[in-house]
Amino acid sequence: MTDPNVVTLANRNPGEAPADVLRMSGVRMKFGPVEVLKDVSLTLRRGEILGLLGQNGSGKSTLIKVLAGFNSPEPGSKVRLWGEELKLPLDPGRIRNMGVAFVHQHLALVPSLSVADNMLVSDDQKVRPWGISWRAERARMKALFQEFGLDIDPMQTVDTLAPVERAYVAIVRAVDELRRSDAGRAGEGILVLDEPTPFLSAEDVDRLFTLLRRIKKTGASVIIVTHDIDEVLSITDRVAVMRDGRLVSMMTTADTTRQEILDTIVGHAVSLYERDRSGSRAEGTAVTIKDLSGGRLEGFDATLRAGEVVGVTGLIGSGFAEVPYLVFGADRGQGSLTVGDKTVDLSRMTPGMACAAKISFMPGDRIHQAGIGTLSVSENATFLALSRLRGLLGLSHGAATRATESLIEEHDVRPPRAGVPLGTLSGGNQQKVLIGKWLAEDPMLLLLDEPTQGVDFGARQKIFEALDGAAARGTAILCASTDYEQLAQICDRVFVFHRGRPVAELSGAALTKDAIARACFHEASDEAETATRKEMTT
Ligand SMILES: Nc1ncnc2c1ncn2[C@@H]1O[C@H](COP(=O)(O)OP(=O)(O)OP(=O)(O)O)[C@@H](O)[C@H]1O
Repeated sequence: MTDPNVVTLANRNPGEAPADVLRMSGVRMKFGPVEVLKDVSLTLRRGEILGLLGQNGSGKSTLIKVLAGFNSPEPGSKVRLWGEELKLPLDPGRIRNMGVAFVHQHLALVPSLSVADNMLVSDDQKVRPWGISWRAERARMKALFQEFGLDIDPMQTVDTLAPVERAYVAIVRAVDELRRSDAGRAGEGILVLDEPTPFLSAEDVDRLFTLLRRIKKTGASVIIVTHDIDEVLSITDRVAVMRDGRLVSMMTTADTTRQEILDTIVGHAVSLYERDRSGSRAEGTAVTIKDLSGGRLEGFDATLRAGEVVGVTGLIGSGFAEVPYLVFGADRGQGSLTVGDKTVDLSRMTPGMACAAKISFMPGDRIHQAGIGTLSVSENATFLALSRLRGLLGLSHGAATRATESLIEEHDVRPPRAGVPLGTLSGGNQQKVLIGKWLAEDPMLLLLDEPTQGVDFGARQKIFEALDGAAARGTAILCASTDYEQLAQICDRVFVFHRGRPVAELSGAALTKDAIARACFHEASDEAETATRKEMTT
C-alpha cells in the first residue's frame, strides 16, 4: 500500500507542494549492548536542503550509514523511499539504483587515479565486453562539470587537484550516479553529504554551496551533515538536530536563529568561549621564527611570547598553511627557529628533533597524519609518553590506562573508554584524544592546523579552554586556520597572508572575525580589481 502523503515517482505532480521523498521512522541501532540510535524519525522533502546537526557522537553518521546500507538497524525500524517501504538492512546497490547517492567525509577518491577513472569507478554499466569509450566519456564528463560551472580536466590525476576541486569531483560523481538511477531519470534524487567541508577554507565552502544550490535546482534533495552553524544558516531549508542518539528537533531555518540552533544542539543555553586577553602574558620572547620559507611561503618572521596564542590565516594558497609543517620539520623549508635558548636551522629540522625541542604539532589530516584508527584510545593517547610510562619491568599498562583516563576526563571524550579502537569514536572525539595527547607533553611551542575541524560547538569551547590552560602554563601556541571565528576567539594576534607573505597583523580590539575576513578578502579583491582594470585597458 502506498501512503498518499508520500510522493512517489509515479504519483508525483511536478507542480504540487513539497512532500516527503524519504521517511525514516522509529530507527534504532545498537553497537553491542550500546544503543546509539533511539527511535529516530526523520523526513526529507522534495527539493529541500536539510541540515543534520548534533554534537560529536550524537549519531548523525550512524543514521546516514543506516540509509547507505552499511548499518543494520534493530527490527521495527522503518525506511520509506519515494513512498516504498524498504526491507532492512538496506541493500546498498538497490538504494543507489533508487536514487540516493552519498559523499562521505573523506570523499572516497583514489588520489593516484585520474578524475575520469574516479568518476567511472562506481559505474558498472560502462564496463562492456568491448571496453569503455574513453573519448566519449571524457567529453561527457567535461560537459557535466561545465554544467555546474566547473573547469576540471577529466584527465588530471586527483592528487593534483586542490581540496575544493576534490570535493567537487566527489559531489559531481554522486550527481552523475543519481542521474543514472530510477529517481534521476524522473528528474530527482537524494544527495547525502556527511561533513563535506571540514577540510575546506571559508572561501571554498562558498564555492561548494553555489554548486549545491545548482544541484538543488536540478530537482535533487540534499541532506548535509555539518557542525558549522553559519553554513547551516546560509544553505539549508530545514535543520534536524540529534542529541544522544535521538532526533530532538526539526526546525525551519528561516524561522530560527543561530543561538536557538546552538542551544538545541547542546541541550541548554550556551555561550561563546572568550579568551581573557586582559591577563598579562609573560614578557620576553619564547619562540622566534626567522626568514621561514618553503612551499608558497616566503620569508616569514615572527616572535611569540610564552603563553601567547598567534594565528596565521589567509586564502588557500596564500602560504599560511605551510607555517606549522615547516616549523615542525614535516615539510622541508628554510629559516631558523629559536625555542627558549636553542636555535635550529629549519632546513635540517625533523619531527623527531622538534619533539625533542618540546614542540608539539597537531596536523589537520586527523585520519592519515595524527592518529591510528585501529589502535586503542589508550595506545594513541600515550604514544608520545611511552618513555615516561616505562618502569623497571617494562611498560606499565596500569600507568598508561591511568594517563588515558585522566585525558578522557579532562577533554570529555565520549564514550569514556580507553580500550576501544580510536577509529570507532566519532570524528570530534578522536580530535579531543589527539589534541589531548599533544597537550600532555606540556610543550613550549604548540603548532596547530585547523584544530577543531569536525568538532561540535560544545567540544570546541572545551578545546579552546584546554588551549587557554596550556597558554596559561606558558606554552606559546601557533594556530593555522581559515576559521575566522575560531581565530578571533582564541588568539592574541593574527597574521593574515597573501601571496606568501603576511599583509596584516591584527590584535586587541581590532581582532574580530569580520576584521580577519575583510583582511583575507581585501587583498584578493584588490588584486582582482587591478586585473580587471588591466583587462579593460588592453
Ligand atoms: N563501528 C562502531 N563500533 C562501536 N561504536 C560505534 C561505531 N561507530 C560509531 N559508534 C559509536 O556510536 C556513537 C555515534 O557515533 P556517530 O559517528 O554516529 O556520531 P556523529 O554524530 O556522527 O559524531 P561526529 O560529529 O563526531 O562525527 C558514538 O558513541 C560512537 O562511538
